[in-house]
Amino acid sequence: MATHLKNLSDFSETEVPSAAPYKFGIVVAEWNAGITNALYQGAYESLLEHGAAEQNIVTHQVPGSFELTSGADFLLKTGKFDAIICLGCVIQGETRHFDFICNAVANGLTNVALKYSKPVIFGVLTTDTQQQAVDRAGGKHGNKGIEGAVTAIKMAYLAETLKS
Ligand SMILES: Nc1c(NC[C@H](O)[C@H](O)[C@H](O)CO)[nH]c(=O)[nH]c1=O
Ligand SMILES: CC(=O)[C@@H](O)COP(=O)(O)O
Repeated sequence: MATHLKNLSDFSETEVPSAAPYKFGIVVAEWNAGITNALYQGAYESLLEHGAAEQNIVTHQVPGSFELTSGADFLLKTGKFDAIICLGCVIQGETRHFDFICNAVANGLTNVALKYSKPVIFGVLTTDTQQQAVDRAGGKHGNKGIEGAVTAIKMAYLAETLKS
């Protein structure tokens, strides 16, 4: 369903497991910081609301969305995390740079997730305009940071149930 037809933050609370057992890494891109900070607040607060302990949420910033892949890899290499949430905002400019970043990040995060067999959540807005990003970072279409946190919890729970 297209985002404009669905609030990103709509989900059934009864279907979200407790986040209490898990340790989360959050990697946040500094580019478009007004947007990414709003995504981060949504993700952080949602993890706490679902039972995560503050000491089990570790946050690091990277310069841009392209570096989210390296940030996720650095955190997972420690072996200390059950899921990584990557937050960024890529807004179309005048050139094809947008396309290269978006494709690199999507493919890079997928590869890191498979490399470590750990959930790596793609919480990256890829928009044509600033307004579209605002609408998805706590605006009329919800907050993709909340979506990322809920996804991380669900995937950490799935991984745990399949491991045992
Ligand atoms: N234009 C945006 C960027 N560009 C920077 C890249 O992500 C990267 O940091 C640079 O190419 C050096 O490797 N990053 C965003 O997150 N959002 C943008 O709109
Ligand atoms: C997505 C980008 O890197 C972009 O904001 C850079 O702008 P431009 O394509 O005009 O150089």
